[in-house]
Amino acid sequence: MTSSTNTAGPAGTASVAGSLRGLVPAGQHRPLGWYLASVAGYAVSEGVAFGVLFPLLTALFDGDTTTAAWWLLPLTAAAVAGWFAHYYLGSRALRLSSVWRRDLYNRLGGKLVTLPLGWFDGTRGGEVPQLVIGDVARVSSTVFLAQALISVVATPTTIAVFLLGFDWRIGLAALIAVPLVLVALSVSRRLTERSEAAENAATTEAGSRLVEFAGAQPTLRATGQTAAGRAALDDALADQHRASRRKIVRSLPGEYIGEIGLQLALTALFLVGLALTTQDGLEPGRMIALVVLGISLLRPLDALVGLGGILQSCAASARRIAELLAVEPLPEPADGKQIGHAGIELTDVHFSYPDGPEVLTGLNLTVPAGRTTALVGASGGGKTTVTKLIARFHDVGSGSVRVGGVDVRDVTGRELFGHIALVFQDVYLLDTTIEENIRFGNPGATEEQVRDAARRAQVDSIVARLPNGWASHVGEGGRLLSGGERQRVAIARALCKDAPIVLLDEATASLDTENEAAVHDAIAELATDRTVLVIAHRLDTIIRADQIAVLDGGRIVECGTHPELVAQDGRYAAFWRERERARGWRLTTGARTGTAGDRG
Ligand SMILES: Nc1ncnc2c1ncn2[C@@H]1O[C@H](COP(=O)(O)OP(=O)(O)OP(=O)(O)O)[C@@H](O)[C@H]1O
Repeated sequence: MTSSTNTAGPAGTASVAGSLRGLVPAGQHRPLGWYLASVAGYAVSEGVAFGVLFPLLTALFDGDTTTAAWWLLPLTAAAVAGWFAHYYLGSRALRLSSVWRRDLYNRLGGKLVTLPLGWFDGTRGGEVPQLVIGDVARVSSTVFLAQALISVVATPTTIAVFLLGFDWRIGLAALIAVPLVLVALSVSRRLTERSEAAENAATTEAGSRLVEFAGAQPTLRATGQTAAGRAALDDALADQHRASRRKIVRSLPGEYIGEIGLQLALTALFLVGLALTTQDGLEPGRMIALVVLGISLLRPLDALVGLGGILQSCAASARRIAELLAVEPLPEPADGKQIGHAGIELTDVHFSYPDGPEVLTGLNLTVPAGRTTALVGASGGGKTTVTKLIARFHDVGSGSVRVGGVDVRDVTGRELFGHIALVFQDVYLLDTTIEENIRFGNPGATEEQVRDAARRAQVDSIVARLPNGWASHVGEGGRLLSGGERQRVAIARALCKDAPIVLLDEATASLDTENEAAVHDAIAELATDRTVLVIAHRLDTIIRADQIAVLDGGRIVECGTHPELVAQDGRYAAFWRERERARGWRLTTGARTGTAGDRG
């Protein structure tokens, strides 16, 4: 949490209010304004009730019980009205906050479907859960926070007006104490927060180490390194223990400074009252009643400082949400062109990720319609980037990507995705049945079509082993299936969609023999009569491709069939010899273990 002193200034408060105001749902400004005005009215009335306390207490000290009883009437009425107002404002706040939360969910949901798909790459996609869970909750809860803030400002202000009216000298003393108490409380909070922040960081670190230690168990046990693996966890736990002790020791002065500041101010107030009583003839009863009012004025300041810090973190959440809502979608033509055929052409494509080096440096590639093109090259060379540019996750820096003879910037997303099926390695399956996951490729598909796609992608054998067959759920992201099985479901989804172009990133994870053969057959099925651009990792897939394109240094440096490229004796031939050597080794191993494979 940011230091509360940041929020103390009017400029800080204005920027916080600005960040939040921009996110108020359309049509809710007026109800919110009314609500805030009602809260302010309620807070002022509470201050007035405190003001009424003065004549009541004075009458009591004077022994005038009849007058005191009369003053008790408005006070009781105010208390009863206060209960109703409290209930009313609480239910208004609940309603406003839930409308706000729903609106933010809708806006974020609407935004997520228009964001360039490239936005979800890398770390920014990981921000979504925090935005949706934490930030939306914080922003919508500012309705309650505003109620608390207005109360701790408006009630003491009203009391101050009464206090000045009753006795300007004590009123002035209380007002002079306000900034001093605020400074003491801010210093106190800053000191406490610093040690709290250090302890939080140490606790988070210890938590991550523990999670890491749990996740690394298979590796640690397989290598007999359990004790060594614990060292980092033990260090983190020791750090956390030290940080906790330090927090206790260091936060004490902070806590005392605030409390002492407040106590000093109250004592000073009392002394001023005492001096006025002894030297200026102020009646003791009046003096005590005035000091009680002074205490009611100064006490809420502690809450004010605390709320400032919370408000700051709400503003940070509001800024994160506003930033996401401000991300521009990739421009789409109002009247998009139609994709003519299933061929793909990339011409002189230059591309770099934001703030990164150039990944593609003038790439030219033609993927003929109805054929399979295998894209090979070193890891990190840009193969996935090529497929993502074809599917327009990002726009090229310069050059062009044409699908079916049309620049992808000149077609609508609907038209483009109507022609393309994606089968990436990090297949994400929805936590529903396999059948529904396949149907996702083509919501209008009949049961017959879904089952046919499943059979062709060898998914029926997965279904056969699941306890509930077709009705089995696959878990969040498909975690109840293996990597190979997930890819088979994704291939079935692509078959069900029946798009003429398939962009496929072959699984690199180790597959068992059955999965390996099944994925292979599924890919072969997918390639029938379709344009397939496959980021190929298996030698089988590479050799069988109609064309192999070798990506190196951000360009296609060789392109041809397997025999042509081997004959060229260039990069591909070297790559091939290397793979053959590896395959020879693996075959030997496989012969021993009975798990021969040809994966690269
Ligand atoms: N979203 C991103 N933001 C920034 N840099 C990225 C992003 N995605 C990829 N890169 C970088 O772009 C380069 C090309 O990555 P790409 O994934 O296209 O390579 P690749 O050939 O498919 O690699 P691999 O075979 O290992 O999957 C790499 O240096 C990578 O770190």
